[in-house]
Formats: sequence, C-alpha cells, structure tokens
Amino acid sequence: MTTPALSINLNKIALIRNSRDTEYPSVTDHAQRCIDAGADGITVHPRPDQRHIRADDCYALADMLSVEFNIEGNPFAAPMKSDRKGVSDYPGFLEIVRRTRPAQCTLVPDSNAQLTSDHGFDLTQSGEQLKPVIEELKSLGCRVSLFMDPVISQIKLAKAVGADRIELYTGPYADAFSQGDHEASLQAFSDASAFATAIGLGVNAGHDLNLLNLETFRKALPDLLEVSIGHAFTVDAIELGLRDCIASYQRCLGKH
Ligand SMILES: CC(=O)[C@@H](O)[C@H](O)COP(=O)(O)O
Ligand SMILES: NCC(=O)COP(=O)(O)O
Repeated sequence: MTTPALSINLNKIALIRNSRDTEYPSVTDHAQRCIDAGADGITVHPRPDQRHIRADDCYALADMLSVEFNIEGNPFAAPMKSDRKGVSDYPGFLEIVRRTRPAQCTLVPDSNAQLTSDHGFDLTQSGEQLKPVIEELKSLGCRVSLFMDPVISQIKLAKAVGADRIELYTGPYADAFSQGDHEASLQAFSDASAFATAIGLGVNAGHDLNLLNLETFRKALPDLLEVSIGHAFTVDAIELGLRDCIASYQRCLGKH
C-alpha cells in the first residue's frame, strides 16, 4: 500500500485575498506555511475569470516552490481579459504552463461558467484533441494527469491518448459518504484505480475529500499516489490550525 502525497490546493486562499485590493493573505506565504507544516505538494486551479488563483499567482508560486507544483485547468480555455484594476489578463492555460513548467499538469474539462469541477473527460469526444496537448506538456517536462470519472472504458482511453496519470473526480464519493451510503461508489473507485494501475497509469484523486471521508477512500485504493485537497482543508485549518490540520490529513493518508 502506498502512502499518497498530500497536495494542498490554494484556490480558497486566493479567493479570500481577492475580496480586497491588497496582496493579503499572500498565496506564496501560505504555500510556504503549508510546506513547512508538512504538505507534499501545492495545487492551484486557475480559472479564466481569475475568480481565485490568477496567472500571476502561478508565476510567483513556480518561482518559490520546493515541492511538487500541480496546475489544474482546461487546456482549451481561451485567454480572457481581466476587468480588475492591477490584475493581468488570463493568458490561457497552456501559456501559463509554458511559462511555469510545473511538475504536474492536471487537465480538467471545465467550461468557464462552471461553479466548480463536476465531471471527468469524455475521451470518446475529446481524446484526439487532447493528444497533441499531452505531447506538448510532456515535452515541457510536465507529468500529465487527466481528470476522470471512475469508468473503465474511459480510463483505457486515457492511457491510449498518452496520459501519465488520472485524477479520479471524487465528488460523487464525497456526496455518497455524507449520506452514509458510499459502498457502491467506493467500489467503483477502487475498481477504476486497480484497472488504471494495471495498465500503467498512476492514480491521483480529488474533489471534496475531507477529514471524514479520506481515510476510508485511501484504504480502498491501495495504489493511490496523490490527493489534492483545498475546500475542506481551508475550513478545517481555521478550526485546527495549519500544522495540526496538515498532520490530521497526513494521518488519514497513513503517514504518522
Ligand atoms: C479539479 C478539481 O476538482 C479541483 O481543482 C476543484 O475543482 C477546485 O476548484 P474550485 O476551487 O474552483 O472549486
Ligand atoms: N483536484 C482537487 C483539488 O485540487 C481540490 O478540490 P477541493 O478539495 O477544493 O474540492
């Protein structure tokens, strides 16, 4: 059984920062605090409207990070003008990646209007379009992960289009868990993870994972390599303090 890496998603720190025209709280300072407290990686998901993480945050993080940097987003999202004073335009996901060269790029099929991520790729539709993108990202030195639902036929296609890893979209598991009825959902994720691993894809997971549902998930997916967590983590850190919060999440992941 692997001990999955814990990558902390900083979207919600940027969201608080953006509620003022100041640089407080600083996303880079918070990243450093997370690293000092034991995070294994940092994740951001810049969206074209720059509602939370901005392109400039990605550049600043790339310059200072000493742990794995994971940038998530839709590679086909077009550049978007910023209507906020002092904030640079969104240059497009691939432009951000070309400039920052993160260790990992997680491609997500979100439209601009989405409130949050809510589904994985349908690679019967977008597989061919993704192939050259994946090739370019690999040539830049990035590991490429595709945001996927736990569907075996789709995971087969993720391998065929050249992905290194998949990130399983865990929203449905988190919903089922909160309703006390997660066995069937968990089995689907466990089967999907075993299949992906067997065909040579690494397995990451994320979305609405939290201190209640994480340990059960990790134990059912013995090959899980990484989780990225932001929304619940940010709230838990208010209650527990950052250090204890990281330690609590690491305990759920089997790290003592
Ligand atoms: C791909 C994914 O599941 C996460 O990046 C999550 O969607 C966080 O994004 P928001 O913080 O914009 O909800
Ligand atoms: N990839 C998932 C992620 O980065 C964080 O998702 P959430 O914990 O904010 O739901």
